[in-house]
Amino acid sequence: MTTLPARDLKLYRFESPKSAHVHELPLAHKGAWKALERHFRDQGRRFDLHQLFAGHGQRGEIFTAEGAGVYLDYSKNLVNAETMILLVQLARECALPQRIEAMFSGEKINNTEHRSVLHTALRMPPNSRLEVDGEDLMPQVQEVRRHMGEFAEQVRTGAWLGHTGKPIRHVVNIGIGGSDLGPMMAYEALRHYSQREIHFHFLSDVDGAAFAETVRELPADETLFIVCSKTFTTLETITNACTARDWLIAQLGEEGAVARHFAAVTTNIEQAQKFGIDPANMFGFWDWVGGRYSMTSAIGLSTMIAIGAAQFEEMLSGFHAMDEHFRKTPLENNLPALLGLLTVWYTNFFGARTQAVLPYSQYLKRMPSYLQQLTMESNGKHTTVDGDTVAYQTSPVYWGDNGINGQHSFYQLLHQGTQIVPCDFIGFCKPLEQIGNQHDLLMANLFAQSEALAFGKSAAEVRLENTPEELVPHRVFEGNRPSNTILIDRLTPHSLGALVALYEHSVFTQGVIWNVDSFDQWGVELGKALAKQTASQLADSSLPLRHDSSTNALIRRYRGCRSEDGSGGGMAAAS
Ligand SMILES: O=P(O)(O)OC[C@H]1O[C@H](O)[C@H](O)[C@@H](O)[C@@H]1O
Repeated sequence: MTTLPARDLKLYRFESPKSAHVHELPLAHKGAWKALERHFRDQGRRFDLHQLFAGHGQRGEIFTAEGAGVYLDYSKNLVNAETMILLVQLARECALPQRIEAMFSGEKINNTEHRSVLHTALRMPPNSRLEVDGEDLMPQVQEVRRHMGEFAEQVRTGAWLGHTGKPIRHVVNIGIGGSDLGPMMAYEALRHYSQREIHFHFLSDVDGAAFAETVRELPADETLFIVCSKTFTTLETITNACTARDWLIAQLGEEGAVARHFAAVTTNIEQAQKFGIDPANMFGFWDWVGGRYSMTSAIGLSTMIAIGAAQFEEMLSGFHAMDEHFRKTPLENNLPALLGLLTVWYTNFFGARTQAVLPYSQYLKRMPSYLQQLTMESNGKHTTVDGDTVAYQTSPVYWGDNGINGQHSFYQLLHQGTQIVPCDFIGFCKPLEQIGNQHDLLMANLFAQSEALAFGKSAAEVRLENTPEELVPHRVFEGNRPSNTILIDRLTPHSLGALVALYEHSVFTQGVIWNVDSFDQWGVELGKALAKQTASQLADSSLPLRHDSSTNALIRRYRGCRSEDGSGGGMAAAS
């Protein structure tokens, strides 16, 4: 990163934080924040990528960072050297380095749940130690990993036999949220490396159609269900698991079949045992692993069955490489910190409300859904860790899709719409499938899109193409639309791990700046509680309705429809 002359830095007064736990001052009162406000007002809001590039011949090489096999080009952002210095200074004033250390060393930084946040421990190499409260956590981590490896190997080699003596050909992961999105994304991403004789299915929705469609063609005696639930109380997962158990028993004619066809991954061993899962097929994890940060825990069992223990270890080593980069690299060159700070810059100064993630890889098609939970469940908060209402925007809406498909649908808005949408382009230099020049075509599109967004096409250029005058305004591209490009050698288990950890720590960086607890999710509770109450009212139409007039009318209408088709349980009369 380029440096700002020391004399310019004297214009700003910065405070050093005394504590790693709390913001000493509200965000808006911090020196770097105020400096950023001035900087935005005086320069930032008028930044022009044409001029920024013209003013610095090497910008495309200098505004870059590299680590853990990931190359980040952030030169096509609306920033100059001063912006980056101020953002990094803001991170220091918000105690980011201390907060990073607090997380890695197991301090209870998830303060609303009084928990440590140690998903990084799950990726530590064998033989490492991590003492928290006087206990080395690594032996238990290693033991679960060993058990997973043993089980996965048996299933992969066909040594694990189902109730009728047949090997497993279908694995159904039953889980939702973090117990679904991580394993599903990883399976899709690493399909190239997967055991093709086994087919993987992901069942999350409580809609009966999801279950019916999943099992429609499954041979029960060759199917393994992995029930993934951190709490083992999640309504959707437990409902689907019960339905799957009933289906299996009906298909195979014996309750004893459950032991050979069900495994569980949970922190709630007691509940899983009550459900009837054989303790030998249970894989534990710990309350210091958040659901959306759990794909490297036993929640990754389906991933391990798909790619094998050795490649799973490679994925962990990719995560670990990015963890180490985040922990040890100065913020100026620290990929997750830079990515997170750029999001803060657009969210809080340019007023961006969304952030697009655009992978140019068929294998990464589930990455945007995965990142939606990771980012928005972590930082979609309106209360600071101290319980105050925030006075600034927090997480933008993350969204996205396979980039090349997006070009033929929503990119119109990215190029000519009326709002700023910072984009992350993700691409790989080497293809996994070498078919003609298709990979070059794919990547040419990625490079072309970020260039077009940044530099656009002026009216003069449009006219040079003999465009009829009335069409000129329609064919102008304003440009000046910011993006990052994340370029990686090849999609491998290792690079996938590094990429996911990059986003995990970018989210952490944002949470530290916004001073929110990125590891709780109280915002999902109210809907769950209301649904429970409403479910009883749908099951028993004699129960009185005490909702608002809209909800009451909707429920009455629903009860009416259900009693008409005779399918409603207890739908005798609408109350
Ligand atoms: O793994 P489970 O305990 O079943 O939780 C599954 C998911 O549901 C919850 O409602 C949370 O919003 C998610 O963070 C969690 O990943």
